[in-house]
Amino acid sequence: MLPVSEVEKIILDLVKPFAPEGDSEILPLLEVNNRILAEDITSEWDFPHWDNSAMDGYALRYADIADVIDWQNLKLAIAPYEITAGKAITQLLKQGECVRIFTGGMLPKGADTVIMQEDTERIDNFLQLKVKPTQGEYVRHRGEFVKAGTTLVRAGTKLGATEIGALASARCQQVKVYRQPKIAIISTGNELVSLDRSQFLQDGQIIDSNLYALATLITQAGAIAIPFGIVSDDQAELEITIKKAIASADIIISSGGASVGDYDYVDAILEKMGANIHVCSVAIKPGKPLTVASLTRSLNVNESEDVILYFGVPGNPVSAMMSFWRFIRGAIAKLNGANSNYWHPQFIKAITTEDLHAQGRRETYLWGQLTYHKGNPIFQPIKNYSSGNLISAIGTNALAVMRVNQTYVPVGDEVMIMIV
Ligand SMILES: Nc1nc2c(c(=O)[nH]1)N[C@H]1C(S)=C(S)[C@@H](COP(=O)(O)OP(=O)(O)OC[C@H]3O[C@@H](n4cnc5c(N)ncnc54)[C@H](O)[C@@H]3O)O[C@H]1N2
Ligand code: MOO
Ligand SMILES: [Mg+2]
Repeated sequence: MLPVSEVEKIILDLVKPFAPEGDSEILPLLEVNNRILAEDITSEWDFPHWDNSAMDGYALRYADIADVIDWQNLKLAIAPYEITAGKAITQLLKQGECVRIFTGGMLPKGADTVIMQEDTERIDNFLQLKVKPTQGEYVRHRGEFVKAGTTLVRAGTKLGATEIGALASARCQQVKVYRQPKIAIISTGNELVSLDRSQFLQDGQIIDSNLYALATLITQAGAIAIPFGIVSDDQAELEITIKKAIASADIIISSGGASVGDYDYVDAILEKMGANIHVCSVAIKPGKPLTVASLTRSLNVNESEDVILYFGVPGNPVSAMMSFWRFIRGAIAKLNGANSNYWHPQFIKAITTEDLHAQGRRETYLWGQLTYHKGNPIFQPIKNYSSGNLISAIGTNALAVMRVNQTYVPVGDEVMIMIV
């Protein structure tokens, strides 16, 4: 049993990220949500494009008021034009003058400061100030957000609403993103049947729920899940299915058959197939029987070889999800070209609402819900843990982490939480 941190490192070291050339595609902006950018995007323009107002108010020349002691009684002449957003401005703001301006309006030459209208009083065509502005106030200066020629979004960034909006503002119609990794799912076990209702559920049979849970996690991780069906506990059948999966997938996940039972064949088959087995079990609860192996796929064209990562996760449904949350999600992120911010789970500290217990032999993850009370993170664990009980994990959004040898955390104490 290897420690969790060591297994995470072994896995990440095995992952060779996609190449920006070859493993990428160019897609229109509305199709890149959740994808990883495969190129640096450089801004062609200064942002903002020109000095503009951040408020509805009046643009003025700070020099006109800078040294005026009796500024409250100063009357600035309001220019006979106004500046709405979108209007190109050629006028020069004259000395002693101010101009009506609206949020987003271009600052005229000569103006350097904006006062918001609530801080002014307009008397006919003159403006009196109720508050003395500071120089440059409420002006968004040209190039203040980003200068032309600098990087706007870096390769390796996961694209979401902010990034896609920013790319749109820079007039990017399409961008190069990494292709989505293809993840094969194999469900092993004589007891498994599909969702198909055409057959009666016989005694001893259970539905292959891992396929659905894993496929959902894979999709959430930005990859494509490819189901390779249910394989009975038969060595030859498993070998054939793994060979098929190698031909089309970047990563293979099988569930079940990862432990030490007489019909737990995964390790044996992988060895027979010449795989390198890097991990057989992890000091984690749930999720102890985890096989991590690498297989090779020959590329005949140039005789180079692709390495396919194989994860044999436990059959117990919560254990299978645990392996994904703790190890596989990060591996997919690295493979997919995402920067290292995405390779590890996110942890925060929270106060537990119940006593937490663990045996202390393995790093133990207790599932439950993270909420906030008056802005403080609170962790509410479930009552009884069984890695076979997926129902108990409904609503889970976080897991409390009990380190090896940590057996008790009392209610009200702080505990490390992994967000899922
Ligand atoms: N003597 C030992 N026995 C076990 C050990 C051990 O160290 N020594 N480890 C236990 C732990 S921990 C786990 S976790 C399980 C993992 O077992 P396997 O990976 O070999 O999985 P199976 O035996 O095939 O199945 C376990 C359990 O999960 C159900 N299952 C399997 N596949 C699915 C699926 N696709 N959808 C839903 N449920 C599934 C299966 O019916 C079993 O109930 O081993 C312990 N044993
Ligand atoms: O590790 Mo198993 O996953 O405890 O149930
Ligand atoms: Mg077993």
